[in-house]
Amino acid sequence: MVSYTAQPWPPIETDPPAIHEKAPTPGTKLQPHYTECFGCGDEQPGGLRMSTEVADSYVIKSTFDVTREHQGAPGLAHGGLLACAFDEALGTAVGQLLRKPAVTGKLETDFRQPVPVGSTLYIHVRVDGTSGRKVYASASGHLDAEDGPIAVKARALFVIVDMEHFTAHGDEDALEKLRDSAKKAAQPQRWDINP
Ligand SMILES: CCCCCCCC/C=C\CCCCCCCC(=O)SCCNC(=O)CCNC(=O)[C@H](O)C(C)(C)COP(=O)(O)OP(=O)(O)OC[C@H]1O[C@@H](n2cnc3c(N)ncnc32)[C@H](O)[C@@H]1OP(=O)(O)O
Repeated sequence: MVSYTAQPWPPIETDPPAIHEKAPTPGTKLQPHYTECFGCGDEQPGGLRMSTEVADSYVIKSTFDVTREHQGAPGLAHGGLLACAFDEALGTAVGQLLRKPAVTGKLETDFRQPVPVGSTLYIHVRVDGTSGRKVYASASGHLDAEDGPIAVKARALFVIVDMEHFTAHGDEDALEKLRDSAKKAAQPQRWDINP
């Protein structure tokens, strides 16, 4: 039988996350980490265009406005797109607070309430702990208000990678575009790449 409380979280013993000394401070509104990102980019037609800021105690707060383009059932958000929004918010929290490139290894979602078109999901993310290259983070999505009912919960494992992950598997032109925009950005992207 499937249970809401299948496992303790994090599932293994972890160290407290080491917030990087150059991590954006509480109150900072974050720029897209890459303009063509499907989750946060402002040059990605049809992207989710999520916006994110750092809150107190280094909780990351992202918002996702649900539109007709995001439907699964008539008038309701598609679960896969909601998972995408959580992947983005969780990954942003890990990348921005630890200042290390990381990729999603595992993402788990609990859909508790339907999310209607026209609503806004307020996603609060906490980085829970680390163990070597493994980073555990969790999130809750509140419907239509910061303290609205929780419609979706998610937990994820991210794995810290070196830059070769992107250079070996990614697109060199796109990486060059990312480097260019990072140079011009108001929030320069500095990554620690030796985990
Ligand atoms: C100029 C460039 C700048 C870039 C900067 C980026 C930072 C951006 C900052 C902020 C914004 C971010 C916003 C984005 C959000 C969206 C993120 C995504 O959607 S990422 C795309 C989807 N994910 C993938 O494509 C991963 C594909 N998988 C892999 O590449 C590999 O499997 C990888 C890296 C995850 C692990 O491979 P291995 O060979 O490096 O390492 P192994 O030894 O296999 O795993 C390490 C540890 O993790 C555990 N592990 C790995 N995957 C696991 C899993 N699925 N479940 C449980 N454990 C797992 C393993 O058991 C191992 O644990 P033990 O150290 O032995 O204790």
